[in-house]
Amino acid sequence: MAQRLLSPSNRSSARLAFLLTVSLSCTYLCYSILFCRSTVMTRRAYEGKKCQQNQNAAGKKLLGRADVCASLEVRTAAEERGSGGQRGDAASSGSLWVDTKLRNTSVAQKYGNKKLPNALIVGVKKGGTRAVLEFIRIHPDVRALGTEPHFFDRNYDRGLDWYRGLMPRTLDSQITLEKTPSYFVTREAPRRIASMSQETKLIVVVRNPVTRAISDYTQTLSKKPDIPTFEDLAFKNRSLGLVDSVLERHPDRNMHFVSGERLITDPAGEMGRVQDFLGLKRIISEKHFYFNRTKGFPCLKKPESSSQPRCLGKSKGRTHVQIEREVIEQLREFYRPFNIKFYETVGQDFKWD
Ligand SMILES: Nc1ncnc2c1ncn2[C@@H]1O[C@H](COP(=O)(O)OS(=O)(=O)O)[C@@H](OP(=O)(O)O)[C@H]1O
Repeated sequence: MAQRLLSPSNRSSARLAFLLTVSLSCTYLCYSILFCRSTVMTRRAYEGKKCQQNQNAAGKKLLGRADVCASLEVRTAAEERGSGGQRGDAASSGSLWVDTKLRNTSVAQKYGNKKLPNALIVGVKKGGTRAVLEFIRIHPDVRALGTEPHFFDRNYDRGLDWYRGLMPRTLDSQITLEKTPSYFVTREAPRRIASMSQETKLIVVVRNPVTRAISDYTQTLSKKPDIPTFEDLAFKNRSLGLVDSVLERHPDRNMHFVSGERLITDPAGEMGRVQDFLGLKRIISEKHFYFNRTKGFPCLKKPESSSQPRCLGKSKGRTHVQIEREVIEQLREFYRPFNIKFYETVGQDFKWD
């Protein structure tokens, strides 16, 4: 009816307008299909978004996607570290390594598995074991148990499943670590550790035995004020701890000695060697430490659990009880032959004399 009312020239104009509208619509549709998805949302971002959505989905569905999401996150973290390296160790600067650590930790907590530890800090008591644990756990590829599980000494009867259950969730690309200094003085520990795995890497933080003994005595005295005098207790240790028997069972390369003294004067240097030993990329460096004058020790600019600088607790770096000079001299003489034997055994001079 409308067509009949239009003049022939108007009718051809209307047809032209209709054709133009259709062709414009088709062009827009094709453009959207071809380009829109790749420009508005890159594949990575798209996958990431899908992961986020799936995290909210029901448990079973989420398990099915877990490996994809986890590997996506780890790949992204690794890429960031890689590109940081090109920018001159920028991986460890600013917020990048903190972001990577936080991301890896949260991904590990969601998608990781509980694994038996790949590495143990086995001693020595008062050597600086807590410092090594707190320093190494800021590495994005390390997951560490904060408390001491005492598995190879007090809790061995509970079995490996119990031990595994204590561990933090860890991704395949990360290593699991725990510290219990008393393993070093537990006769059965080397055999038990070797029977779990010959591959377990052992870290021993060593310290001048005279200072270590005074530190140990200071701590014990703070808990039990009526213990015998230092002199009565100090001259009883006649062994190299478990170094001999551990070395018998563990290949040399699976044991690393950290100098407790250098850990204080050059934490980045000592931690560099720890990272090498654990097969980790050197990420922890000078940039992660500052010297806290009040504490009198190096502290972390950004520890694992926080973005605020933090020093170790009050029980680390305590003022030692006063021991008579003469007793200290006697103790130095007492330890001298053991020190020499120790240097020979491990092939390193810790310069305690
Ligand atoms: N950065 C930093 N901050 C604080 N303290 C540090 C640090 N690095 C090493 N140390 C030394 O660590 C000593 C405590 O050793 P451990 O952690 O092995 O003690 S424990 O066996 O777990 O109780 C502790 O011994 P004391 O000084 O005798 O308290 C410290 O000397």
